[in-house]
Amino acid sequence: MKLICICMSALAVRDRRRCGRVCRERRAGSGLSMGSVAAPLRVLLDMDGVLADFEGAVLREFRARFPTEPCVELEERRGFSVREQYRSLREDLAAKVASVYESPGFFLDLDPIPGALEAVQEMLHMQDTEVFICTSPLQKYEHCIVEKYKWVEKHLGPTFVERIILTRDKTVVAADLLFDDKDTIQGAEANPSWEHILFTCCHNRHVQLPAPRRRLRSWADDWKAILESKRRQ
Ligand SMILES: Nc1ncnc2c1ncn2[C@H]1C[C@H](O)[C@@H](COP(=O)(O)O)O1
Ligand SMILES: [Mg+2]
Repeated sequence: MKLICICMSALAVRDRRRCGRVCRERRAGSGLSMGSVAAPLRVLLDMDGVLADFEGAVLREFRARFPTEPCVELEERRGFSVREQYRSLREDLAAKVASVYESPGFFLDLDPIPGALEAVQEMLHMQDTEVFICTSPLQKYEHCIVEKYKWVEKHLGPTFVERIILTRDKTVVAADLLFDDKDTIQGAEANPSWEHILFTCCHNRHVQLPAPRRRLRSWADDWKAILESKRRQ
């Protein structure tokens, strides 16, 4: 019996794409029938570039540590990888900029993105809504992983730590929405269950999104409308 339950819940996660939508249609339409369960809207929030200001800190720390070296202003940032853009300035700058974000204390000291903490708390308390942080650790993970946990505890509280999903592959996580600043998110699952909402960051503001892809320009933008539109789908 226990085995059946485990298999059923695994299937429920795997089939969220089909089942979640059906459940929401029921809720929006004639109401829930006895015994049916409405799937809450599950939202994944990326950390760097969405909740925590990775790019601002890279530039500030790079300047402080290498004051005589050329750097990339935030207005000049293009492409997700800050390391590759510094490499294009000069080969050895790639390692220098990486040394900035691989240093102890870097991730813990990131400033919150304006409005992010307030939006997360508000989202957390919305009815029929599940919020998780879905973030990828650096390959050099020594400081990054523990500091991401500490950052969440410091800024969102100890219970939010339970909501951290740490993965190098976000495509295998089942959800309805993923807010993320990386313009292209790929992995083992070719058709992730979530809709990727591109969160505007200095490196992606020039990216032209093909229809029907959507953006959130900042936390002052209408994130609630995106959640509600997804609920109605
Ligand atoms: N813009 C970036 N350039 C290089 N590395 C980055 C950038 N933004 C985030 N990172 C690092 C920090 C994280 O450990 C991983 C993945 O970040 P995520 O925001 O989960 O995609 O890469
Ligand atoms: Mg990010």
